[in-house]
Amino acid sequence: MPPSDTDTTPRNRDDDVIIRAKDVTVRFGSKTILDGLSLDVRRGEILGFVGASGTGKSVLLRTILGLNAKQSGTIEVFGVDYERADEAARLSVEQRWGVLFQQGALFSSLTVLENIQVPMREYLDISPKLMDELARLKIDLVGLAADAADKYPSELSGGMIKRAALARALALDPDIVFLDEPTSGLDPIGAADFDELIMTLRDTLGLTVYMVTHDLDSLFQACDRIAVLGKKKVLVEGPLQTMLDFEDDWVKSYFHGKRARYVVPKDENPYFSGNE
Ligand SMILES: Nc1ncnc2c1ncn2[C@@H]1O[C@H](COP(=O)(O)OP(=O)(O)OP(=O)(O)O)[C@@H](O)[C@H]1O
Repeated sequence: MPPSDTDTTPRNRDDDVIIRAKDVTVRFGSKTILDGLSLDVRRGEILGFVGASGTGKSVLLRTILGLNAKQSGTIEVFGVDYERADEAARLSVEQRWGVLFQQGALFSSLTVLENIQVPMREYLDISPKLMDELARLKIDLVGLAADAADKYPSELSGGMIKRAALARALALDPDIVFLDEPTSGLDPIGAADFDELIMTLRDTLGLTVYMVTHDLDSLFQACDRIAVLGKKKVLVEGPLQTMLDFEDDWVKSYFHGKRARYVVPKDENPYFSGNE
């Protein structure tokens, strides 16, 4: 679909594409999870990736990160086919992405500062003093108070843990971060604050964000584009309006359903009775 005048996301030129998945098929035994899936992620966008539970969102994320094998298809990240790349090319790709997994975000025996330094120790050859300074900058970047540096995860609230985990994902100044349900477990205000933070990072750092989410507020407020996983492939991708217009039972019930009633414009939501 050609970009419309109201589409403010980057144009789909090849050099704007950070991740290109083509015809990806992933099977576990006889069970096919992804079947010929294709998806582009563009530089500087927040892409929301949705789909019913158990459809393969995490499998795709893990496949992009090289943690799951695929049976066919290609995935290029920064133009590199990670699966086929040599060690040096892989290392350079790994330094350009950051990941915030849904579970096990932080090491409980390390302070926030030490957690953020884990990827630095693995990939950078810099002095402890510089590492401390860089980690404190990340703490500030994600909106945590300076004294969070010496706290352990058990001393932090859920929202602070997400921010600390994001700080760790940003440790190497990546071009893209992968977030697996970043607002799950947060109260609505904490979730909205986190969305704000992501948008600020996109705007100030030019960060690209790939966000697996079930959070309708995030999809409506923070995402530049949305991709829906269904029938083992990307069923539809595009800005919010494309989702609202798309003819498919699951997509319709998701984006126009009762839970969407507060975020979909009233005249586009059948659940508004007119008295609300
Ligand atoms: N390593 C694996 N071996 C076998 N089956 C797997 C493996 N990883 C995932 N699966 C299966 O793949 C399917 C998709 O799982 P996945 O975790 O990607 O779903 P999801 O869309 O992320 O779900 P949710 O929204 O609930 O997190 C599930 O049926 C799951 O059991």
